[in-house]
Amino acid sequence: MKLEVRNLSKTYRTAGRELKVLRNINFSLKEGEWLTVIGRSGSGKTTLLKCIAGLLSVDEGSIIRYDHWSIQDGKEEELQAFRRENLGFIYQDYQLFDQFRCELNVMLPLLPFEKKENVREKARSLLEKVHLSDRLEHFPHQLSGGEKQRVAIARALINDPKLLICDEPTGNLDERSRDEIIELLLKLNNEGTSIIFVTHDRDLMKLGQQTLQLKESMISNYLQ
Ligand SMILES: Nc1ncnc2c1ncn2[C@@H]1O[C@H](COP(=O)(O)OP(=O)(O)OP(=O)(O)O)[C@@H](O)[C@H]1O
Repeated sequence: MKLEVRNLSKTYRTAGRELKVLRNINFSLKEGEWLTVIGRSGSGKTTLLKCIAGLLSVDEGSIIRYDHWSIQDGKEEELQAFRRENLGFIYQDYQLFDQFRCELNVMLPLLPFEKKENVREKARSLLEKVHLSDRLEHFPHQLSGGEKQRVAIARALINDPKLLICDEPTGNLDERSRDEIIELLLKLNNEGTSIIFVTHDRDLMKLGQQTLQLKESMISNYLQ
């Protein structure tokens, strides 16, 4: 799946203020490529990821196209189906459900849509892939940060995403856990999953075929 982003701009309008966060961002991501996104805190990295996933509206004239489908033209139900079928998300703070065991956390995204036993089987094989077969019954609070992130990766893979969107996935991890996560992501990328990867980590900025640096070009205006 190819992603094309053209003239992507995003302005937040809140409480009588206008904050232009993204200005004319352009890039293309071919199937199986890895794009690393860097930029200072507040430069709009998370905003960019949300726009790409269709979780935020974008300014007029912005184009975000997957193969031949532009997400700005999709209805909400189409967008949800698109995300469910094509995208996976990984966050810095894992975003696991503390009340559920690891296996169930991994199963959750597909549970409403497929047979429970099939989803369980898939969750187990993914937890095996991230080397956590012996943690199926653990709750998130019983895991290390690196282990939590590996559960989160397994969950992000439950729908076989074509694009994995990673928002500082190693930001909370020590060097060893970080390296394990990167190794896992590189393996997925080698197997054909496209990756968009946000990082502050200097050691990781050169990963992938492309690096996009967001500048702090924010213009903040008071609306008339
Ligand atoms: N929903 C919102 N409404 C208004 N302003 C917002 C909203 N979300 C983010 N912002 C502002 O947009 C700017 C960019 O935020 P964003 O979270 O995209 O930055 P970031 O580069 O991901 O930062 P960090 O590296 O700290 O995570 C910030 O100044 C933030 O305050």
